[in-house]
Amino acid sequence: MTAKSSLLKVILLGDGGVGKSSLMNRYVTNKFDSHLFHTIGVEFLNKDLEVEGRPVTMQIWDTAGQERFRSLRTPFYRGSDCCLLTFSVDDSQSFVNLANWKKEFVYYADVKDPDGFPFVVLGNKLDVAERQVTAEEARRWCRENGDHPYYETSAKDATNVAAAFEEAARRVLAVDERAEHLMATDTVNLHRKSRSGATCC
Ligand SMILES: Nc1nc2c(ncn2[C@@H]2O[C@H](COP(=O)(O)OP(=O)(O)OP(=O)(O)O)[C@@H](O)[C@H]2O)c(=O)[nH]1
Repeated sequence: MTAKSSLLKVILLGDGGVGKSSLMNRYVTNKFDSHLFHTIGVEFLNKDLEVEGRPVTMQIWDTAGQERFRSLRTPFYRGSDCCLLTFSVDDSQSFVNLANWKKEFVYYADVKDPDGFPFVVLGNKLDVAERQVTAEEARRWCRENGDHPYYETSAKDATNVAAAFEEAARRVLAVDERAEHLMATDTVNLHRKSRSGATCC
């Protein structure tokens, strides 16, 4: 008998043109197109993978980064298990805007505990010669804004793309396990209280 696959919803956010669609296409189809059109609204693709021996279906949602499409993308944030905050290492404004993307996600996804939510940060276009954001600056931002994992990727030459998505899946499963552990602990505590009668009447 095969184990049931968990469905994880992972959403890509970031400025228009940073490479969100290219990252999704590289990961799911292993292809790169240098003439992609801007996304309008949202699109998604599924990818089956295994995380620490568990079968997982990752539903990857690619959103439109351009401001004019805000109202078309935000209704799709709810229910996300992980958010990939994406910028391009050759575009400092896209890095500065990470804070706004995080805020927009937390608001529209109605995240109750932003500190416990799994965000992963991706600095894409690692292959370009002229960087505007250093790895150190990006790591510092991640450290100071919730200790998010940071991956430098290139959708063009496939550097670190699978590693970044796999980290997203691992983070989601780790949060699930913590929640299951807390539920189990609560059950034990309640049981103990009622048996001792310490909290009764
Ligand atoms: N050199 C380089 N170019 C890339 C990379 N990833 C994407 N691009 C190019 O950057 C441009 C924008 O890529 P998209 O994937 O459409 O960007 P997006 O973030 O989905 O853009 P929106 O749909 O407007 O939000 C395209 O011309 C891609 O070919 C990369 O890793 N390296």
